[in-house]
Amino acid sequence: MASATRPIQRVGMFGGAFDPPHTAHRALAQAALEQLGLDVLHVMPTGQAWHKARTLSAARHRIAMCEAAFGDLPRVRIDRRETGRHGPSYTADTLAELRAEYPQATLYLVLGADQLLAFKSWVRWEEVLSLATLAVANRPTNIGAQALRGDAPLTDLSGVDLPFVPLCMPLQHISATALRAKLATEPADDPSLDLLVPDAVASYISQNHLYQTPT
Ligand SMILES: Nc1ncnc2c1ncn2[C@@H]1O[C@H](COP(=O)(O)OP(=O)(O)OP(=O)(O)O)[C@@H](O)[C@H]1O
Ligand SMILES: O=C(O)c1ccc[n+]([C@@H]2O[C@H](COP(=O)([O-])O)[C@@H](O)[C@H]2O)c1
Repeated sequence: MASATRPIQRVGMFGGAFDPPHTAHRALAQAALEQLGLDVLHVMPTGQAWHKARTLSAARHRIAMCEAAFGDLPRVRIDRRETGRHGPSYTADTLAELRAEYPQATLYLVLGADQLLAFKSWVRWEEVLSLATLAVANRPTNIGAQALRGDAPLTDLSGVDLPFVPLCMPLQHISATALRAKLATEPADDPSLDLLVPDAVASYISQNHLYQTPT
């Protein structure tokens, strides 16, 4: 007798530049899968990040590094749609597509605290809120180049007047910006990077000679 397949009820989207993906991204994906009870998590490398000043590394590298960073996690799909879309990547567009694909599911948008603080600068943020529940992990206040210092407190989310569900994970003193700066002076297989970048991502960076100049 054929067994009945449970319908997909809980769908997550986790977007990012992932330039490169690091261990905090992986911890956040795992926290979302477990704590939200997701049936599927779409990991979504950004196509054109209108809100970032720098040009991102080629999409093919960021997709390959996402496969390396998240590919072994159950129920994760590396979703290329934003990298194949013309023009800027707007989360509102992507969530509208996911809503059409999963008309009955609850959608969750997974993000870190820095992006929650910036949320009202997003294009059509009210539409984003109507499409998905925000699921937010805390992040230390020293993001960007300072992130590896490891002595910063939690981001204060007490004044945020947006609905969100918190995700619990240990504070992760990591940013891709700080990693790129480190990789410009140290090889990707340097032991000091062990806890910061998944091994398979470090190998990919080495083999493809990425991040050898500061960006
Ligand atoms: N250390 C961290 N703790 C919690 N969330 C994080 C952390 N690093 C990144 N995130 C979240 O992951 C998502 C994707 O982040 P992104 O790819 O921009 O990484 P980043 O480290 O912030 O990169 P960059 O330094 O290049 O801006 C965002 O929602 C961001 O808030
Ligand atoms: O849609 C927007 O206007 C928008 C503005 C800022 C960020 N985002 C999305 O938020 C996710 C995390 O952004 P970032 O900058 O931390 O990589 C990623 O999927 C971005 O496309 C989306």
